[in-house]
Amino acid sequence: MHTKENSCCCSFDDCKLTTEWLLSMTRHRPKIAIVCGSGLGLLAETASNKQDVRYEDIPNFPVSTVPGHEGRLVFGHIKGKSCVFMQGRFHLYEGYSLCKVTFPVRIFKLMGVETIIVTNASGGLCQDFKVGDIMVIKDHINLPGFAGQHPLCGPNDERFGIRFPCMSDAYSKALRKLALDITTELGYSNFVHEGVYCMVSGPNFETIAEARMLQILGSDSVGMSTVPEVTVAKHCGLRVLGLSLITNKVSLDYSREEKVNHEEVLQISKMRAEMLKNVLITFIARCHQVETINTNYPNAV
Ligand SMILES: O=P(O)(O)O[C@H]1O[C@H](CO)[C@@H](O)[C@H]1O
Ligand SMILES: Nc1nc2[nH]cnc2c(=O)[nH]1
Repeated sequence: MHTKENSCCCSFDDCKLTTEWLLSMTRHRPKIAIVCGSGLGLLAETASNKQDVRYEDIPNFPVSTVPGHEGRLVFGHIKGKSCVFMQGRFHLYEGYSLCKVTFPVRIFKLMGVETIIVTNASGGLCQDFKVGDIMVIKDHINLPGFAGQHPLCGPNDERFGIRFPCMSDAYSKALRKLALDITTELGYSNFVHEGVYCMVSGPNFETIAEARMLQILGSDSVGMSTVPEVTVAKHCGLRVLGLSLITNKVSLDYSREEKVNHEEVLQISKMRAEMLKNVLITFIARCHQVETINTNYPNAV
């Protein structure tokens, strides 16, 4: 966390420098950013006119340290729309501050992105969910935020957004409806749900008592990412869609023998990425048709 004394590690000037560097490296001017969750990097495969930039070459950018997160930006076109994919995201448990974790979101904003699609792998807590299902994120619980681990803690820079952003509509209702309509059109409705995603810091998976608590709190799935990115995106006036792939069922019962592990998460992500990709392609082609109101937008950059 950054405080007044220990000022932000990613200032507006840092963001500007990185943005200008990227704009000088590519002719792409993306309007849509896609954050690829664990094992979901292949969502970028369908893009045409691709250009990759490795995180380690980008000034001020963190680097990916988690298997299943390739560590590059991929610029390209999907159905004629200019997009940027984050093939690999950053997590709190990697040792990055939430300011660093969410740094790319502000870069996208400054580059001219208007809509961000965040994807992730998560564990299903809702008993109706099956492994391989897609959850359109309706809302989230920012559990680390309750304990002061929050990307917007510290001095607020009004050039990004307001001090007290509204989060009750973090996930655009109109974009959620479009995503759900598309899944129905594609014949996927039997394995698509809407639900509440809960972020924990990780890196361990949940104990059974913790999982039961999260379920009682109203969480339908749990993961270790997404919420900081969405919070910062909403703060700076981006439109947000969140798609979560249920890669495992979280144990809520002491008699269950299955033990979750990251390899299984990656395996299921890769198996179901094709389905998620089909949803994404159609969504990208059509999301400009949907108007949304971001309540924090008036003061955004
Ligand atoms: O949220 P993404 O990046 O998809 O990754 C999820 O998968 C990892 C655990 O297997 C954790 O990092 C969890 O957050
Ligand atoms: N915390 C958490 N993160 C996940 N990412 C994928 N599956 C899980 C899970 O069961 N728990």
